[in-house]
Amino acid sequence: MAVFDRAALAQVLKNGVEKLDLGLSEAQQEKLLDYLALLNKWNKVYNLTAVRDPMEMMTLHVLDSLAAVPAFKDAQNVLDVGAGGGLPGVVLAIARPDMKVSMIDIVHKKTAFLNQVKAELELGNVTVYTKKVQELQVKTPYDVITSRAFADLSDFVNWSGHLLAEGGRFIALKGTAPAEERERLPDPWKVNELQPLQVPGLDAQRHLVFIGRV
Ligand SMILES: C[S@@+](CC[C@H](N)C(=O)[O-])C[C@H]1O[C@@H](n2cnc3c(N)ncnc32)[C@H](O)[C@@H]1O
Repeated sequence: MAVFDRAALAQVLKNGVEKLDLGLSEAQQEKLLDYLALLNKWNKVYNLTAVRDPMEMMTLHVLDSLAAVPAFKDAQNVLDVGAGGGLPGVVLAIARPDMKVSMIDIVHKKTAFLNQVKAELELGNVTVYTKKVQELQVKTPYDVITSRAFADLSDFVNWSGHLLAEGGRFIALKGTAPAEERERLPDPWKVNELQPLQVPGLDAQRHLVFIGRV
C-alpha cells in the first residue's frame, strides 16, 4: 500500500498552486494536506474514492479541483451536487474561506465524512446535506451550482435548477464534455462557455462547462 509521504505531497501541492497562480497561503496548503490525510484514512473503511495512492489523489482530486478555483471568482454562495468525498466542495471551501460552500450527497457515509472534515478542519463556511438534490429546498438560492463526475448535464440542471438564483450559473467539471451532451440541454438552459483546464501533472483533458438560463 502506498504511504502518505506528507513532505513529498506538500511539494507537489506547492508546485501545483504556483503553476495555477492561486496564491494560497501556507495555512491553506496545510489544510489541503490535512484534508488529503483524512480522505486517505477514511477511504480505507468508507470507500470514498477508487483512487488509493495519496500521490494520485493529490493530482487527480486536489489539483484537479484547484484548477477550477479561478472560475468561482465572483461566487459567494455555492452548492456542490454529488460532492462524494468533497470534490470539489472541500477544496473550494479551503481555497475560498470567504465563500459559502454547501455540499449534498445521498450517501450517508459520504456526508458523515464531510461533516468530520468540516469539524476537524474548522471549515465554518461549509454546510452539508444528506438527501437527493431534487428534494433539497433552501431559503437562499445559490449563485453557482457545481458538480464533478456527477451526472449527464441534462440531469444535473433538471435536478438542481430549482436551487439556482436568478442570474446564477452552473459550472460542471468535466473530462471531455461531449458536444451531444451540451447540445441537448432542456429549456431554459444553455451552455454559455466551454473552458479547457490544464491540471498540473495531469496529461488528460479537463473542461469547465458554464451553463445559464437562455
Ligand atoms: C461519481 S461520484 C462523484 C463524487 C465527487 N464529486 C468526485 O468528483 O469525486 C457521484 C456522487 O453523486 C451522488 N449522487 C448521485 N445521485 C445524487 C442525487 N440525486 N443527489 C445528490 N447526490 C447524488 C453519489 O452518491 C456520488 O457520491
